[in-house]
Amino acid sequence: MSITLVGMPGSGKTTVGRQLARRLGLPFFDSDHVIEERLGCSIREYFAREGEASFRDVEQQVLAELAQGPSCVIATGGGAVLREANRACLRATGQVVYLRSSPEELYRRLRHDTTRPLLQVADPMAKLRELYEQRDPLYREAAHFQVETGRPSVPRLVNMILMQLELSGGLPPAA
Ligand SMILES: Nc1ncnc2c1ncn2[C@@H]1O[C@H](COP(=O)(O)OP(=O)(O)O)[C@@H](O)[C@H]1O
Ligand SMILES: O=C(O)C1=C[C@@H](OP(=O)(O)O)[C@@H](O)[C@H](O)C1
Ligand SMILES: [Mg+2]
Repeated sequence: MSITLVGMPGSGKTTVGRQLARRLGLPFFDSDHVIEERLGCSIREYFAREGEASFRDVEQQVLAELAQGPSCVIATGGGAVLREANRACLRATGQVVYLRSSPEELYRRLRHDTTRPLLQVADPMAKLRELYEQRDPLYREAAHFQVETGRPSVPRLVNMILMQLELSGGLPPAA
């Protein structure tokens, strides 16, 4: 039984996921970090060298491995929901939480960030809007519930998620 965070780049999956895992006393895995360790290079470098489709294959493999492993908190990459196989596998093995953020909020957080290859374009705001339109329905489909990330601090978001997990009976036995 795992808890998986999905959402747009910059929605806080890595930051919130790490603190959520600490509060639950569970191991934390960020699929992007697992991928980088496996590939021996940054995701940005891999995108540039091998392309997005190849990255998605590695991502699918890593997500399947994490979902099948012992109870943990998983922060996914923003595009994890693009493949139906990922949505199904993450939903089947635990609770999936959608961290929803507006494109404007994401832009404020990421405008100086150079590590996200899909946003290294002339107009990152337009790209965020496009990605949001495409993905918001997929995040909703993948998730058991969603949390609005606009205002709350990270500790407050963790509390909100813990409350929702308790309500849905989705807290792992170890917690
Ligand atoms: N709830 C929040 N409020 C304010 N800033 C946040 C919040 N969650 C994340 N951040 C900041 O936004 C940036 C992106 O967060 P990150 O966890 O890397 O997102 P993701 O893994 O979803 O791409 C980081 O600088 C992080 O500190
Ligand atoms: O949105 C995406 O398609 C991606 C988001 C990234 O993760 P974050 O959501 O943590 O930025 C990372 O997996 C890769 O750059 C692709
Ligand atoms: Mg992340």
